[in-house]
Amino acid sequence: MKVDLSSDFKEKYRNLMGERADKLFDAIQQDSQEAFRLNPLKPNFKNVSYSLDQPLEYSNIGYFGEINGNSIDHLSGYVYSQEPSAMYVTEILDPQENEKILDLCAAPGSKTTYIASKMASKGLLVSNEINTKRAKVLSSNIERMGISNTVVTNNSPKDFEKKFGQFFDKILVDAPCSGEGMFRKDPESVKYWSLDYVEQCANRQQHILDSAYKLLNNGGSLVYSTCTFSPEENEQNVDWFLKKYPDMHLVDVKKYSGMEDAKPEWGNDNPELSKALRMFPDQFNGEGHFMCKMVKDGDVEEPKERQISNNLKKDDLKFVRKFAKTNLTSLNENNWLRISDFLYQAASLDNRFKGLHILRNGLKLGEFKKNRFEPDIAWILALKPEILKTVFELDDDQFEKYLHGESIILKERPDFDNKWIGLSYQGKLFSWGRYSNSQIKNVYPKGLRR
Ligand SMILES: C[S@@+](CC[C@H](N)C(=O)[O-])C[C@H]1O[C@@H](n2cnc3c(N)ncnc32)[C@H](O)[C@@H]1O
Repeated sequence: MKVDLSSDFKEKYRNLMGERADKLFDAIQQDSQEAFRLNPLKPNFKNVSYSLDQPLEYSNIGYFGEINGNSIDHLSGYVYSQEPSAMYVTEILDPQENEKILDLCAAPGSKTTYIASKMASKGLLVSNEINTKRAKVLSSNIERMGISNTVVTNNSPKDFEKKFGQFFDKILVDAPCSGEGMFRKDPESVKYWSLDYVEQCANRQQHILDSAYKLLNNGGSLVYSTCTFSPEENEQNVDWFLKKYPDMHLVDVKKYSGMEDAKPEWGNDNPELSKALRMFPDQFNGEGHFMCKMVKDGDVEEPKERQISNNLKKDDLKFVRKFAKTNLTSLNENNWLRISDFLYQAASLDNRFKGLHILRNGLKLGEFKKNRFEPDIAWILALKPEILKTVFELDDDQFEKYLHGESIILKERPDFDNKWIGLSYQGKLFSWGRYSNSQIKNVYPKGLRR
């Protein structure tokens, strides 16, 4: 589909870039570049049906190629579709195990799920999204990828300021922007573009950056990124931020083939801006992006955790242990938290979260029903197969049927009567099944059925 660039857009970039602007406009008319990531949180994570022959230069889990959303690799969280430029944002954030990381604008979750996979389920990741509908998509992507150390919130960045203060070691602001770098991936988005819209976006980004500054611990780092070309939202905002907060400094980020220094001449001639990075699709094999990393002066002060109660009821432990005795080989009882009728293995029991709108706190283990406990899909997607007493491998026909919501009738009666069993296809766990009387009853959530 042809991208219908406006005359204002063309004039603006001809003034800024001279002859190169036409190369950029040509690149915007080409197909967008597809890529995907593997998920090291899964067992045998390289065992996927997609070709790994075209690795990205700057990510050891990123590859060129297109993902089918109905494939088992996608449904079981073994792969995540993400265009190549966006992957580098997480690489420069450089998440480490046991850090406290905040992703302030996280939906639909492509960078957050990458961050979580680098943290290897250790430490705390807070993935926030202001838009409720998008926050739900974020939460389901986190579930699919088997992530257990994330609190998903649906708040404005400002809501965090008083509760947390300087708390986080690393913050990502992947800001809402005018989206010029994504025009060819989403040609409809051109309709929203105007010179005024760019100004509005730049203004909103400054508010988000103000919050991020207040939430960043001394010695911490902040990555700011957009998927747009406009100087107002990129170099000029970073220059504004560095002047407002003199204890913040840009650091150099490594530039791989096709990546370019950002442009000081687009940001009040601040020479530091060349440390930031730009990707233009006429030079780089991916969509348009801007990104930079800034660090805060000062010595790290470790914030003290103030714990909330786990809200467990008298018989909760008994019901879950009973479930575990028949169906699991072991049970991790750490950090349990009851919210309403649901049991979570909490990513955080810190009372700073009180009053925030939390969609998910860590791993949703299941639900307390009358005198029993039923496990949740989130748990199976995060479980290692050896924790299950029974894993049943479906054949092609059974897999299709199960995805449609049908139960599976077995010809032979196996010896795993009356149990919650793990269902796998092509060796990948993707759902619970409830076995009884030679049938595997369908418990695949209705919203996931195909
Ligand atoms: C570029 S997208 C984030 C993409 C995401 N980081 C990813 O990799 O999947 C920006 C997000 O910011 C959210 N947003 C919009 N206005 C916002 C605001 N005032 N404060 C914080 N986030 C906002 C949007 O809803 C959107 O989901």
